[in-house]
Amino acid sequence: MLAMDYIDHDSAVSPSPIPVTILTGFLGAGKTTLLNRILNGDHGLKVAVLVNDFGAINIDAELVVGVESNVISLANGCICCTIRDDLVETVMETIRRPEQPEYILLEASGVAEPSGIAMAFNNPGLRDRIRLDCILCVVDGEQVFAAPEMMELKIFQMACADMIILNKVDLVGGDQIGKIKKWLDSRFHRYRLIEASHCNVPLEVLLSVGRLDPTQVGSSLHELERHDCGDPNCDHEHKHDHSKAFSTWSYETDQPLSLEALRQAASKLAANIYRAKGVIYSADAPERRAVLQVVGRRVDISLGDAWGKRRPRTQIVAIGAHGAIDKEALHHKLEQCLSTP
Ligand SMILES: Nc1nc2c(ncn2[C@@H]2O[C@H](COP(=O)(O)OP(=O)(O)OP(=O)(O)O)[C@@H](O)[C@H]2O)c(=O)[nH]1
Repeated sequence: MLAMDYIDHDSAVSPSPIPVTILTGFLGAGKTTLLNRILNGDHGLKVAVLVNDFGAINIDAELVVGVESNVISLANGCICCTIRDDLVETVMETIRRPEQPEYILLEASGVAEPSGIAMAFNNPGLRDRIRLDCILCVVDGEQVFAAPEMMELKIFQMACADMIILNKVDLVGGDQIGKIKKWLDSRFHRYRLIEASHCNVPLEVLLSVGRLDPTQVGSSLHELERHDCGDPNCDHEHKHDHSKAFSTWSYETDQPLSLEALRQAASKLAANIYRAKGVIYSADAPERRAVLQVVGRRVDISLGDAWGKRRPRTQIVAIGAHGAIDKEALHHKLEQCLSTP
């Protein structure tokens, strides 16, 4: 599913290729946080935003704030593999619009490989119309070494990046930051890194960072691809179908939930559920949207804006290792969070 939002700024049709920035990074690293920071920043650009979520419900589209929403839905899937053609088509539609954007921001799902996305932009119909400006990879300073079975994907995301944003430094000490930098030094010959909390990075640093050639992304991965990633089904060009590597599960209800019961349930999720997030209709504050965020073992529930004209409704997605989500057990767990009058 892709979502598109526009910031209302003066429109000016530009004949030059439109710069595209790709936000990548593993599940829960802080991509939507960064997206919101850019969107609400003072840059005066007319920005089109494409959001790809991996689950059946696009929670990220719900969590993009402060801009008028104009949502375009695409098939549920991962833009670097299963719905790459849909991505190309959506970008084409976007740049053909009379209100042409001056900048395109693409938030990839946390399981996507940016090289696959960059290759999509090498499409003959797009090559002259857009310019891949930079790939920003958000890394969760607290969770980077968690889920070691996902390390290959995390490394690929970092390897493609023009800049790494080492995020959530507020949650870790200097020792962990030093350990991460040492680990990066041992893997990458050259990389640009900026430390941040809540992706608080100056806009001038984020926009127009570089000027990437999509064809170069593949070659920058050449060294990495020579290493065996350990996946027996891997063709070593990393053209996985991510729907075969990850499972998603979603839950929806119109009945209000108890936030405390939800917090308890979320804190006991199985270790192979890497990420869960959702908007919650709660009995505690029925007039406002609550937002559930689970990254690894960290659970956060916060109250958001009023439902307004939207129908109060809980929508939750979870993403985990392929075949490892016990869907019935999860459903049962959440049903137990329903508030009883
Ligand atoms: N403490 C702390 N929390 C953060 C920071 N950055 C983001 N978060 C929180 O981490 C959670 C996940 O952030 P998101 O921005 O949704 O992460 P994401 O990468 O978009 O997640 P997916 O799209 O699901 O892959 C949210 O609860 C954020 O508020 C940070 O620097 N410090």
